Amino acid sequence: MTELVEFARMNGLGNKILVVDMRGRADKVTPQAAIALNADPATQFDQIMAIHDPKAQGTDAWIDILNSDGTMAQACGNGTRCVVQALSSETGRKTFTFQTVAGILNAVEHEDGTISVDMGKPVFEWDRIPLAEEFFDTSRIELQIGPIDAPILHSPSAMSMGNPHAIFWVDRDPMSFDLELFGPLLENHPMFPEKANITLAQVTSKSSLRTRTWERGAGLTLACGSAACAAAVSAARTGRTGRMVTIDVASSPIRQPLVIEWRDDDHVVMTGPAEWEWSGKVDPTIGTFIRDDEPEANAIQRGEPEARVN
Ligand SMILES: N[C@@H](CCC[C@H](N)C(=O)O)C(=O)O
Repeated sequence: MTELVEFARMNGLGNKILVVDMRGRADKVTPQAAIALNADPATQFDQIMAIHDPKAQGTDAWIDILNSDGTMAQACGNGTRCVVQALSSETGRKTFTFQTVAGILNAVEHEDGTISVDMGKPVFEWDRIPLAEEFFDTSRIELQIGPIDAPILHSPSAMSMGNPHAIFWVDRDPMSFDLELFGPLLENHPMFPEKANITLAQVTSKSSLRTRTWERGAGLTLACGSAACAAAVSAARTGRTGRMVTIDVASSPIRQPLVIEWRDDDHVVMTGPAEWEWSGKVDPTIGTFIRDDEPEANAIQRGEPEARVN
């Protein structure tokens, strides 16, 4: 039986995150465990942030990111804030440097509890987003859905924030669109060979946007941090806003904006909250778990005799 590891159920502006502590061991959270955890309403999540021992000097941890369908993601802004809060509570430290498949991320927890993550530099080249077709200008690509002469969504801005994003500009509340219907079609559109996160963004002023996202590998989520960064950068890139914006994430139950700054050095810094909900222990191979605040009997009732702490 695999030894159980500590995990925390957290959220970043409502984005459902499981932070799993894989430090000190060589194995990984498996796609099978992710799918099993997502199937249980108590642990249903958008991303798992698996904290591993650091691989590079000067970094505090390597982080693997899994979507709820078991696939890997290269970036997760809301989840990164959750990792910072978890490690800050554990160590008392306020600044961290992480490594992911997409590169190095620096992060800091502020006095007021909000957390800033330097999400790195945006990528605009069509073959690095990646797109299936060559576009000289990816700030407005040819893609539409709906009737050919009256498209419902069209001409998105495409970019990578480590992970692929398409931002569709809308002139009314993103909540009024049927994103459950269009999201999967666009996520899996042949234009995106590695699929894409699909965001609807409404410009509400020269310094604010309202967004809603269909996430690659996770579907309709309450919030998506890398999408907020992509929307902010795309808005500035196309002259819709300045380089510092607040993002009202329309679908989030937490009415606190994300603040995104696309700095002059090209780095994108996202600031927002993270919230701990409960903790437990999980088998990273098959996904059985026990909450710290429940008797072991409950886990066994769920049919999880393996849910024993070694
Ligand atoms: N919720 C995340 C983004 C998660 C990754 C995405 N689904 C992908 O596959 O790229 C965030 O807060 O950035």
